[in-house]
Formats: sequence, C-alpha cells, structure tokens
Amino acid sequence: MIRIENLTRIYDRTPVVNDVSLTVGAGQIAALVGTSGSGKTTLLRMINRLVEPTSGRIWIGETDAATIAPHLLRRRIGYAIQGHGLFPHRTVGQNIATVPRLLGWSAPEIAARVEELLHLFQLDPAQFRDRMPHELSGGQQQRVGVARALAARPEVLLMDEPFGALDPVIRARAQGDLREIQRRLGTTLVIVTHDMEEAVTLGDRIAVMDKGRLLQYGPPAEILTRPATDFVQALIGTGERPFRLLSLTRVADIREDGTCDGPAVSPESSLRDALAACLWHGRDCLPVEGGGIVTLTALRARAEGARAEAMATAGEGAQSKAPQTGGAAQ
Ligand SMILES: Nc1ncnc2c1ncn2[C@@H]1O[C@H](COP(=O)(O)OP(=O)(O)OP(=O)(O)O)[C@@H](O)[C@H]1O
Repeated sequence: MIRIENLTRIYDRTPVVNDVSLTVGAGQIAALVGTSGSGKTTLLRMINRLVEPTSGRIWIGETDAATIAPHLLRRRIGYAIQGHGLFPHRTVGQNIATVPRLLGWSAPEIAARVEELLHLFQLDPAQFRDRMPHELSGGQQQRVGVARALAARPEVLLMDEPFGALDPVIRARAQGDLREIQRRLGTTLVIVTHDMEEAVTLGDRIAVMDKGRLLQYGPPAEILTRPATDFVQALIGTGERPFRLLSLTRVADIREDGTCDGPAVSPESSLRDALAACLWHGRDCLPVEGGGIVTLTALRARAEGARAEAMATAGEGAQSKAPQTGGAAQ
C-alpha cells in the first residue's frame, strides 16, 4: 500500500505538486494522467525519493519513506521508465540481476530469478540471457526494463510512460502481460501515462492531475461517468466515453447461449474488442471461446447504455463539484 499525504514540491516558489493526497491499495494499480507539466513525474519520483518532497508524507506500507535512506528505499521499490534505461554494457541477465545483487542475494538465487523473469516475460533464457541490450528490439528492451524493476520482488513498482515508445499492437500486449504479472505477484503499481486508454485499461484507480493539483481520483468507471471538473471531462473526451466504458466490461459478462460462425473471441477480452471484431469481420454474432456467443445487438445495447449514462452526467459534474484540493483518499 502507498499512502500519500498532503504532498507538495516547490520549484522556484512554484508548487509543481500541490497538496496531493491519495492512497493506492495493496496490489492495486493507480494510473496518473494529466497534461504535460501537470506534475505526474514529480509526484511519482517523490515516492522513491528521486525527488525530495518540500512537505507532506509518503507511507510505503507501515514505513514512512522519509525515515529510510533513499538508496535503501529504492531497493524496495521497482522503477521502470520510458526508454527502459538498461545498462548498455551489461547483458540482459546482468541488467535484471542489478538489485538482487545489491541486496546480496546468492549467485544461484539470482540465476534462478533471472531465469524465472525471462520466462515470465516470454524471453527464452537460452537465447536472451547473454545478449546485450542493443541486440534486442525496442519491445524486448522494454520488457527487460520491467523485468529488472520487478527482480527483487518489490512491493511497489513505479512506471513512467513505460510503453510510450511501443507501437500499438506490442503496447496492448505489453499492457496485458503487465496486468497479468502484477496480479500474479501482487505488486502495488503506480504508472504515469499520457494515454487515457492505457489508464482505463490498466488502472484500478485513475488520478487526474492539472497544474500540480489532484482533480479527481477514482475508479475508471467513475472518472468516465462522473468527471469532477470540466478539465477532467475534456481530458477523457465525451465522444470516446462509450467506447472506454465498453473496455471496462468483459465478454464473459454478456455471453449468451447459442452457436454462430466466425473467429472466436476470448471471454476475457473487452466488449470494445468484441465490438471491433464483429465490425471487422462483418458479423452480427461471434462465438466465445469455451462456448456461447456474443451478439452485436447486446454490444450495441451496452454501448448505448454507456453513452446514455455518460451524456446524462456530462456537464453536471463540472458545475456541481469544485476541484478537490488535497485530493480524495482511497
Ligand atoms: N528539477 C526541476 N527544477 C525546476 N522545475 C522542474 C524540475 N522538475 C520539474 N520541474 C517542473 O515541474 C513541472 C512538472 O513537471 P513534471 O515532469 O512532474 O510534469 P509531468 O506531468 O510529468 O509532465 P510530462 O507529462 O510532460 O512528462 C513542470 O513545469 C516542470 O518544468
């Protein structure tokens, strides 16, 4: 768990993070979104004390982060950044082993962990362990960067635009892999992203920042249907909302009995993906892996319901709710 209390960072008398409070539950993902310069990276880097707060507190579990030496704190907190930041003159295996080595793990323990992570990230150890970073594709480097951040089983993982450089297809896969790995390991994750789609797909909670302030912090469905301010509403884009809401629901939830032809969709895929598949294949019905069908009629009903909900709430949040200073905890 991460608890941030009234966190402020001032540069040149300007608060770039201004009295932000929020809690990320254990094993949850919080996505930080906002315009460029809104303070997302500064907030993230205060969690592992790469930037020292001007005031406020950060708790990692029961530990006040200010009471631990920064270099020791950073061994407990994984950190992955855009462009991966791999050490260019170290092999993939050595890169992943960085923190376990600093923590004094034994050589067999380190070797086993490197092996495990390479498997987890679908990189064959025999093929990749001894390669240098420049011998990998961008997507592979990115995966090694995330594997390195997870190597010492940190309770917390911080990610700053980790998938920013990836093309959309690889990016979607990387997000799926991350979600699965994060669930399996129970890591608490804070991710900075410019991509609202990524925030909705990955985040259990989304934090919307503007000019250093936390405007809203809540589950994706709440941000999409009840934006707290005009700014939040503009950021999520009214026209996009029905689709984004569709991406929150799984095919398994609207599966019907029956059979039909066409390529099967996974019960775990989102309604948005199922809608795209129906339209792409020109079908009004697709089979679901493991049995049952998903119909265009049901998908449209969901999209229209989501749209109606979004339209009903559009505007009302902006007028009725003042921006929350200090942010909402939870
Ligand atoms: N070391 C520093 N000294 C002075 N100002 C800084 C420093 N670091 C960041 N800032 C300023 O703080 C503000 C917030 O920066 P930050 O990088 O946290 O924003 P961001 O939301 O992550 O932006 P982006 O999305 O563009 O990465 C910016 O105006 C930036 O110029």
